[in-house]
Amino acid sequence: MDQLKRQAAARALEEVQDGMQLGLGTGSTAKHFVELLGERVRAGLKVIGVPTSEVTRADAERCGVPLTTLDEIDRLDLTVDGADEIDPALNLIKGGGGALLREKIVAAASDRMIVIADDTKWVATLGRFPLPVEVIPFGLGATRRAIEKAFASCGVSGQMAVRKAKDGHVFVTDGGHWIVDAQLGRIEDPARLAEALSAIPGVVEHGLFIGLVSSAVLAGGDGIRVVERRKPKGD
Ligand SMILES: O=C[C@H](O)[C@H](O)[C@H](O)COP(=O)(O)O
Repeated sequence: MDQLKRQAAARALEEVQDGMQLGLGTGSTAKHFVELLGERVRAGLKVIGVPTSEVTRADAERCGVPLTTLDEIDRLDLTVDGADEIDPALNLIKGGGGALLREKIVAAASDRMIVIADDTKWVATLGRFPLPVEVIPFGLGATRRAIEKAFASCGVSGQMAVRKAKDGHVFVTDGGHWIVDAQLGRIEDPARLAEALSAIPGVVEHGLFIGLVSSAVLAGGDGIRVVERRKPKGD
């Protein structure tokens, strides 16, 4: 599986050109991309990256990839990131690693986003992977009830749990927030659900990435498949 992730990362690296400003994703697949990018940088490629998490920042620094922030620059040419699920419209569930907020800010600031994955991430309908919803700890009870209502209004329901870290304590995101994971099974209308969740005051962000991806690079036993989004981003 790790080999497939690296193959997808290597294919995405072919899209990187000298002088590009890049969004650097988070997770085990994106980590391969950062490592391979580092090899190219050490061989003379000139790029600059914006990391989507503190973990990716550390990886990029270790690999020698020069970094900047979205305060220093306005736009990114390309973001390369992994995903937990990808549907045929190239909508995603992300946030299994807890980096969804910075990932979405970076993706939204990018002219193009390539999602890289092994082909087990490809699904007909999003929702089997628990949907991460990043929340403010204050008033969590009220926020949870509002989330349940939003789910009901979109015809979905399922158990919710505050994410725990490996040490058993509540998982805290890079932004200092908590994550509620919702086991929804099937999300028939992810765009509608995304809108409903975004309207809740205690929700900082959610893991549904709608209309942000330009193309998906999927690595499987039969090789690499590149799926382009039908309409270019922004149209
Ligand atoms: O928060 C984490 C990110 O959204 C990851 O991109 C996602 O969880 C996929 O990670 P991996 O490549 O490790 O499966």
